[in-house]
Amino acid sequence: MDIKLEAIGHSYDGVRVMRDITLDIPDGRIVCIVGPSGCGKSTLLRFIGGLERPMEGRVVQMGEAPEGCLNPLTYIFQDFALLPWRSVAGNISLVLEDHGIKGAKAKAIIDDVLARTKLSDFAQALPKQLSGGMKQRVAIARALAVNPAVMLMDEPLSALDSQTRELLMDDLVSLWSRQPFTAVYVTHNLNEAVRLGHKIVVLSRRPGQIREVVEIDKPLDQRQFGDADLDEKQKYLWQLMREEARAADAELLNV
Ligand SMILES: Nc1ncnc2c1ncn2[C@@H]1O[C@H](COP(=O)(O)OP(=O)(O)OP(=O)(O)O)[C@@H](O)[C@H]1O
Repeated sequence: MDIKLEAIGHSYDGVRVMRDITLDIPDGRIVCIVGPSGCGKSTLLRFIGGLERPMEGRVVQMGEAPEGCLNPLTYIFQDFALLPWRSVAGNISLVLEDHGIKGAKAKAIIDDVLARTKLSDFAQALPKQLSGGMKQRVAIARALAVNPAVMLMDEPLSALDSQTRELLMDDLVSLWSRQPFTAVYVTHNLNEAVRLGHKIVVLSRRPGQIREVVEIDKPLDQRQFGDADLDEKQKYLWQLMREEARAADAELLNV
């Protein structure tokens, strides 16, 4: 399923926070959204997920959700949002129970997503027994269990230390390479954007507008830590963002 954003604009309490956002999110691609604090990244994700409606423009879903899709637009949050009293498998089964899927069918789905996220040996562990990186892998497995058309990822790695972040990026790349998924991935981290994004959307400071869309053709599984061409892209993105970030920072201090 493709998603199209058509001329999205929004204000909160008379303050314009977003203006004229038009964007294609193609099936099977990861679209990263970067931009300074307060430019509207999370708000845009809520519009795409249908949690909130924009005042102007519209979000259009084009085409069918994949077969077996239980929840077309599925979120993955920074804080994992796992139930502490449920095991890894129990956290995943919860989203299936919501759709009346139990027994052998649920087990087959849980086994599959645990294998895809390399968590098969931890099915019975409780969240408190897991590292931050593993908790986020559980959250990713839970999202995959509903076979979403689009994963909406709001700073999914930002609560993790830098080594764990590297490992999770590798995991996301191998997950995508084996079975491409569609994602909108909000991040402050330009390194994540150049490692994971097919398309990187740079928003300006508030009111958020698209400043530039940077495409990266290099296949995800050929993007390595420290690649010179990715470093160049990252520098370019930072040049685009620097002035915006500085101005946004000053604005927030003056509030
Ligand atoms: N429910 C709300 N009511 C009023 N203002 C809001 C609401 N949600 C967001 N805003 C404002 O809209 C603007 C965009 O917020 P948003 O959280 O989407 O930005 P962001 O780019 O995700 O920020 P950050 O990078 O700091 O997470 C901000 O000025 C924020 O204060």
